[in-house]
Amino acid sequence: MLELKNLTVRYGKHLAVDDVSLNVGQSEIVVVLGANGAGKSSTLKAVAGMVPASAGEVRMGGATLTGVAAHKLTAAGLALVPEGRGVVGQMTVEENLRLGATPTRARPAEEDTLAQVFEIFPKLAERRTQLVRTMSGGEQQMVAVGRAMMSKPDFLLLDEPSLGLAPIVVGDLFRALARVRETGVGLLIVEQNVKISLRHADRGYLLEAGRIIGSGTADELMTDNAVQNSFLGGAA
Ligand SMILES: Nc1ncnc2c1ncn2[C@@H]1O[C@H](COP(=O)(O)OP(=O)(O)OP(=O)(O)O)[C@@H](O)[C@H]1O
Repeated sequence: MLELKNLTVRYGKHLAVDDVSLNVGQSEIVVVLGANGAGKSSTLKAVAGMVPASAGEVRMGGATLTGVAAHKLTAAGLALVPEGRGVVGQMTVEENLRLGATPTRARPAEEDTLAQVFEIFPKLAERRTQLVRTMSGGEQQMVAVGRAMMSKPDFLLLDEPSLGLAPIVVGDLFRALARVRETGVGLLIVEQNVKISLRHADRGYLLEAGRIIGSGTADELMTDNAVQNSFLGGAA
């Protein structure tokens, strides 16, 4: 279980994440929905050790992660797919994927994990020798997810994976994320794309001005008034 307990992030006087508590189980896709500036990225960055939490706690498998450096978190089993993907354009698909296998826990299994990534993303297997900068946005996002998988995470954090992608590509990506879930990984995804993420998530939370204002199963949220009003223009 990945747990955020009363997590708070401040930038100077600005309260970006306000007392957020949520959890993600193994083999579960949990989505945090929120508009621009709601605090989604700040929440993920605090979990990933990229911004300090000013209060609260992050726990994984019962151990406290708060205050642990970002690279140590990867070694502990937490991987982040950042907004903008962070792939290396002048390297091939396979080289990018292998970059993810740096934690000690990942190295002995590198070949098996690579085979698993190619099974989840068959397109990447076809294009293993292609330079990543020549690929589409959706394909690059798949490389970024695959690279995070190479670290053999227990939990995967994804910052707006659908951003800038065509709807059909977003569908492919979320179907692949559902296959990642089948491997036992828990996924925490922050998204503005409500419809597609709720279609594939198990549960979700609504974030507004840094606070959780609602939560439920994906089915419950799909028909929730706050979701309808805030994100879907009131059309049920
Ligand atoms: N480094 C920073 N310094 C100061 N304020 C920041 C910083 N990063 C974010 N903020 C502010 O904190 C709030 C939450 O930002 P955050 O990026 O977490 O939101 P978000 O929901 O991810 O939005 P977006 O979809 O635009 O990335 C916003 O008001 C933003 O302007």
